[in-house]
Amino acid sequence: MESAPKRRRVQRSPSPVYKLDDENESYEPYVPVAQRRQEKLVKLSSWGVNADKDKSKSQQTELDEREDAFREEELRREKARKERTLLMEAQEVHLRKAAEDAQKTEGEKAEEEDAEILEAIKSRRKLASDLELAKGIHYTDSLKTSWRPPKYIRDRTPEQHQKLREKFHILVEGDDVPPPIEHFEDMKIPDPILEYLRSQRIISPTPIQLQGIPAAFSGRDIIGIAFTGSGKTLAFCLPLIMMALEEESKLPFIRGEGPVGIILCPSRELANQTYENVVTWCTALAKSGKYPQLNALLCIGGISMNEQSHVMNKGIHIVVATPGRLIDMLEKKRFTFNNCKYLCMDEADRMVDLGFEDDVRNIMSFFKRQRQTLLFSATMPRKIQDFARESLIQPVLVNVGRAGAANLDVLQVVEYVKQEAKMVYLLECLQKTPPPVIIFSENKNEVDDIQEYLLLKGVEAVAIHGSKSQEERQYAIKAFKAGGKDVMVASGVASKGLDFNDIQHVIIFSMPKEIEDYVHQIGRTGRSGKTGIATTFVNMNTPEQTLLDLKYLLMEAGQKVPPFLSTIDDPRAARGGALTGCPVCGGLGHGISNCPKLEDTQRRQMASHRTADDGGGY
Ligand SMILES: Nc1ncnc2c1ncn2[C@@H]1O[C@H](COP(=O)(O)OP(=O)(O)OP(=O)(O)O)[C@@H](O)[C@H]1O
Repeated sequence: MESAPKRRRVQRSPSPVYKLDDENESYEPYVPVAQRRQEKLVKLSSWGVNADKDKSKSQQTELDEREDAFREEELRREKARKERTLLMEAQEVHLRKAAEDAQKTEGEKAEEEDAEILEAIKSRRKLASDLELAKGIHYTDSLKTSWRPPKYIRDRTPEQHQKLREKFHILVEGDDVPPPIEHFEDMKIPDPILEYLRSQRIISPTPIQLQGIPAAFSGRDIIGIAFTGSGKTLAFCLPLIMMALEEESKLPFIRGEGPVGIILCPSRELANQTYENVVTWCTALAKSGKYPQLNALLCIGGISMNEQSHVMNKGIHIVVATPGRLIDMLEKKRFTFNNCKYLCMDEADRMVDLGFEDDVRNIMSFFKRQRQTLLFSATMPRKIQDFARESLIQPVLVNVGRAGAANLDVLQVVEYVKQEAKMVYLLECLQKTPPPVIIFSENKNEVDDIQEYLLLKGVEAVAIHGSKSQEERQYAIKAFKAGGKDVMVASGVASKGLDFNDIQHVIIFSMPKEIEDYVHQIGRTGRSGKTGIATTFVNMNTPEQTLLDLKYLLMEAGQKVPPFLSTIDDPRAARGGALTGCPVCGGLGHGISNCPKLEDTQRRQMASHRTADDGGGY
């Protein structure tokens, strides 16, 4: 607090004007009373204001302090209240969940657990190029094309379209799904191709074609699922041929230009077969004289690209490839994707399974513009569907039958054959039908052993598996396709998706662990509307889970279930709930928690991590 100023005594003198000396230093001039009073008042009042100010300041500080203390107390109480509510809430949630769980069936609980595992193993990265992801490029509209369905089809109501889909058991998902078209002629396919198809007894589109082709012609991204041998190849090749034809007609391609689109396959054999189809259809077009020649390039490992220099020296319209060789060619800039706008993956689920996911991303990063992306397969577990759907633009899902279901034109016979009796029984089995017959085994050594045994017994047999050279594989396929050999012994991987003429009988010597492989293997017969037989050997070495998958698959296809399979109990059956396919492999006999494919994948991943940790690798 400020101290009050000391009062000075005022000395008065009679005379107002004298010369000042030392004695008179304390002299103060006379100030009239009124003026003094006035000054005093002013002083007093100013002292008073300061005093008040000091007082109010101290009061304010006191108030502030009290308010702070109050606020602190409030905050403390609020925090305590919140903590209590959170705790109570957690307890309530826990109690509620326990009550709900008590009401849930075992099946529902298992379903929830499966969903949790599925979420945990979901691929975290979209199937898009790193460049697109890094730049945040996200297309919202599908690719525009000039193709339109004929007016009379456009004039149909959505109910009429739906009725047609129902007639052919086609399920679709997606916005504004283009209409299904029942006749090739209405799809505006060039006449020379139609004539060629007719010459091959391909008269009307199969279900996947009658919905898939209009959707692809409209520029839509597609997930196409249909059983083995149902004509998926034509469904994804024809749209690319039409696209290339349009581009070539606008401005002919010269050396260094193209491709317009690519078809990716998981194996060289499948790529080769698809390439041959594309070349045949393009040749039919050019031979008519009404359309230009479209050039296709086969880009697979194990062959010399120099052999195709005649194609490389022209513009390339279509590339059919396996991922490794394609990346190599792109990195070496043998061609670019600057004008590429169509990417189709055949056996798309296998591509991802076989560990091509990063390769596919790498390939996508070479695209410089928006593309139309199509994924096709006979088996497409939910995990892959979800993963793919995230990466496509306004996709249309076309599904003919359950994804992973067996082809109904195949008569499936499952026999219990002891391990040591298999070879002898095989000979007996071969008598069931005339050739050609395919025998599958999961093991390369076994493939060789079977071929050797058959050759010894005088059966004309060829063999293919991953350890054979490309020439050996190509020779075997050619000889078998041409009818020069009666039997082909094959490992699963080397023969997936291959389309051989009129296979009468498929014998599965060793049952694959994954039911999807079984579906693909029996699917080598019963193609394009013909019927065929598949005989499968099982015994005590076959895992029970696989047998259960097999049992449900037979039941789903309305096939005879042998007694040794029907007696296998499904632990989930007692829990109730619908039996949906395992989201990882599509098997009906197990959930995700005991999926053999997931176990295999995890084991492979762990092994590769270990190799990486060891500093190893290739
Ligand atoms: N509309 C059709 N009518 C009759 N046959 C057809 C039709 N479309 C294709 N095909 C024939 O059906 C056979 C199987 O076709 P494709 O190889 O395309 O089957 P897929 O569905 O790809 O089978 P997978 O899943 O086993 O690879 C081929 O020989 C093909 O020529």
